[in-house]
Amino acid sequence: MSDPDAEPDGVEHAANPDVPSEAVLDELFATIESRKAELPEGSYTASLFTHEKGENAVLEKLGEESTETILAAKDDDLDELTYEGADLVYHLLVLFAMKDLDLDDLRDELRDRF
Ligand SMILES: N=c1c2ncn([C@@H]3O[C@H](COP(=O)(O)OP(=O)(O)OP(=O)(O)O)[C@@H](O)[C@H]3O)c2ncn1[C@@H]1O[C@H](COP(=O)(O)O)[C@@H](O)[C@H]1O
Repeated sequence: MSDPDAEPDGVEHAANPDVPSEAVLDELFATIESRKAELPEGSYTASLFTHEKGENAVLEKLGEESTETILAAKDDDLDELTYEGADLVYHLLVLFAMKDLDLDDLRDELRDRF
């Protein structure tokens, strides 16, 4: 999604060919931050920020997606591994936004390990 302020449809999200691959994570994180600020109706991301379980909602999803990622790897199902890995990264970024961390924190930590 190129416009973080675009109305969520809550169901489908068309792929946006205007976003270069190297900008995908930044674009996704900007969308997550926008959902956190605006809390629009119909947004799955917004629902994680307002969930009655609090942060446990996204923590539970991270647990589920981690398990699904591991099972896909054990099955050598590369399409499923890619799909579940994307779910895992998305929920990790929601957790980062929830904790007021951002992609630069992640990049800095990874770069410090070079
Ligand atoms: N990248 C994602 C993304 N990845 C996963 N999900 C949601 O995370 C949930 C995962 O739950 P489940 O694992 O139960 O669902 P599932 O993957 O269908 O089922 P499984 O086979 O994995 O069990 C689903 O509701 C997915 O829609 C995401 N929801 C949103 N985004 C991004 O966030 C943007 C804003 O979305 P909204 O907040 O909904 O407007 C979207 O345009 C996307 O770019």
